Amino acid sequence: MPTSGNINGPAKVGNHDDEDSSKTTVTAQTIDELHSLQKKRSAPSTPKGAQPNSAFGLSDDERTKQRLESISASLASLTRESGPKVVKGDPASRRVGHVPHHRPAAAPTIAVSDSALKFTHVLYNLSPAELYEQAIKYEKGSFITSTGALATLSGAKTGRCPRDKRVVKDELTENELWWGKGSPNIEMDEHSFMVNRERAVDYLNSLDKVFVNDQFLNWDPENQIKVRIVSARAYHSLFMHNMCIRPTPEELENFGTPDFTIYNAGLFPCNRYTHYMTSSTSIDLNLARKEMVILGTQYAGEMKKGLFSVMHYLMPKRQILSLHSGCNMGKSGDVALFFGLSGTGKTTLSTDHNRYLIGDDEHCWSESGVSNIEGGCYAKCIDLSGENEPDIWNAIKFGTVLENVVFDEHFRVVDYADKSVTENTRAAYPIEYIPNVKLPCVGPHPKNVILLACDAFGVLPPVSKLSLSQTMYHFISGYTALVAGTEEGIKEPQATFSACFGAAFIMLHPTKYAAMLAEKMENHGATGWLVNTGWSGGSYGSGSRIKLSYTRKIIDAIHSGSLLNAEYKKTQIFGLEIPMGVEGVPSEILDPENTWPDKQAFKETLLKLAGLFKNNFETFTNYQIGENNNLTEEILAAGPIINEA
Ligand SMILES: Nc1ncnc2c1ncn2[C@@H]1O[C@H](COP(=O)(O)OP(=O)(O)O)[C@@H](O)[C@H]1O
Ligand SMILES: C=C(OP(=O)(O)O)C(=O)O
Ligand SMILES: [Ca+2]
Ligand SMILES: [Mn+2]
Repeated sequence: MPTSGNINGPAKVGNHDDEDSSKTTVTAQTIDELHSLQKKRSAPSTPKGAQPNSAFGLSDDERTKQRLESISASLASLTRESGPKVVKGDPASRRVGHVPHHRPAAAPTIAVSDSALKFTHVLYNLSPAELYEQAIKYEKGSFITSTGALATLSGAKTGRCPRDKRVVKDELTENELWWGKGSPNIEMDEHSFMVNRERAVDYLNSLDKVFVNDQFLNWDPENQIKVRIVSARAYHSLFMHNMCIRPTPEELENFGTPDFTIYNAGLFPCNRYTHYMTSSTSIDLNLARKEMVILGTQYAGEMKKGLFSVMHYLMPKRQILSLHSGCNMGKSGDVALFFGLSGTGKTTLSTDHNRYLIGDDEHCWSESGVSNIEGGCYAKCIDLSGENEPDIWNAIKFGTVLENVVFDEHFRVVDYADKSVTENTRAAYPIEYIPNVKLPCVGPHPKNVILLACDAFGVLPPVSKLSLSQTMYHFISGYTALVAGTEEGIKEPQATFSACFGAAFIMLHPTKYAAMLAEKMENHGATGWLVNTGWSGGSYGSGSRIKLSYTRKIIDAIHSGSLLNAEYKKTQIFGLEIPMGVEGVPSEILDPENTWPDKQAFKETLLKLAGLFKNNFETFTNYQIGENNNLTEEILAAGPIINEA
């Protein structure tokens, strides 16, 4: 420990026992005074030049005033008085940033409700330490774990609620977005949105304090989006602090008006009498207003995935492909994308000690390459171990939000095997907690596109090399076995098809994204791979999950290029090219048929899965993918072929 640490400020504590006693006693006269010495004022956030005011000619006071006005406008009721009176700082602290409660210069002329008379305190872009204190003081179920993470509970909802997502259908979105069968966009009208918005805003304004985060999305500076998150819990604020890109103090000073705002009133339910509401939970997206409202769920993942939906709308408009994928880069600059539904391994496999992490979940692919949308990772932590996943394990430290985990009550050691609260336990940490992160989180065009499927049937090979049309077929199919927990109500793995490996988040028709992916892969010569991170030796229940160490070896061989030049054979029905050998992986598991004791059962299960693929793809047979029909026909032919014989 350095001895220079001097928490008492000017009241120096001596280093030597024989020192004069006047130097070892504090100069403070009272306990309050002593405590007031503990906290130094933060240094000015932006180094100022000779000019006391910035280039824009705003003083600090003016800037603070503008920011409060902007937040007040964000929180304004649209049916009554204008914005609430917002004040900076914690209502519990008399010292920090508490402006005097002066009377308004003129009495408001429009109808004033009691809510207009109270102040809403705004806790603006607090630091992780400040958010820890808020959470521990005021939010039941918040604790510091033995490694310094903030453990917290998300309440009754421990996963996303896709059935409760609503999107405003107006003249514009009616034609632009994907609606109807298979689409995640369940409609609501503008009026019902406003009813929910008002409910959320009123709830937030009824509180003594709200948290406001102003942050960025997308590491590509030309396509960055400014987001504001208004929430009621320190947990939500810290989660978004970790998950979005954190502005520098300088960027924060010049933040201005956000491009998109989330009102997270998740502690408060929606009103079931409101049109379009089918439960007490509602996650509502209004693209015209650039707003999202959350009622009746505190699961923090709704915020990050809600913003992802917004990016799935905004980016394709700029000819940029938004991707539900992890992404990393080798030492030689080779980039790989990892597509897959929840629980298939995007986070686990993109976090690779031998490669640079670009991001674990949400990316953009533009003319200039790939960029991460987020500033953090959101890892599943069920059965997490330091041996299997050292980088994620070590990222669970001070600043990290640990959702719904169980820990020892005295030592606060987390038991990652405990599913008492949920199977979907999670850790949200800033991306720089991973040691070999690529900062800024951007990279060149991908070389490998890896489609991850966690096949609970156990019939897909651990790895196959795909043609472009096969890649597109499997991308549009988006097959996996949904692993328990990330969505409400799923208790055991179950076959799922989710277009573009993220149907819950896409906003346009899947063929739009597919056509863009095909074009980009072709232009940049990327190779497609299908990797089964699921079962082997039988279906879920009789077989077992493919060892993570084997999957890692397979991924290593893809990255190194050695698998591209391996010897291959073609499987029946799915027509997949499977390698004869992969270094470090027992060859007999590469053909799943070998691992099944009952060959007849294997064949039947394979046919069953092929049938499910065919059924699912029927919806897409009427759509053209891309400019010419050749691609569409090739893709249709790239699926499983079931012979009647
Ligand atoms: N062979 C495997 N490949 C990848 N992940 C595996 C494998 N076996 C078990 N797992 C576990 O499956 C989970 C994958 O989850 P995660 O990487 O968070 O998925 P995603 O980011 O796609 O939602 C992790 O808990 C990981 O430890
Ligand atoms: C947060 C999520 O992401 P994933 O499970 O893909 O990591 C989710 O799907 O809710
Ligand atoms: Ca993940
Ligand atoms: Mn994800």
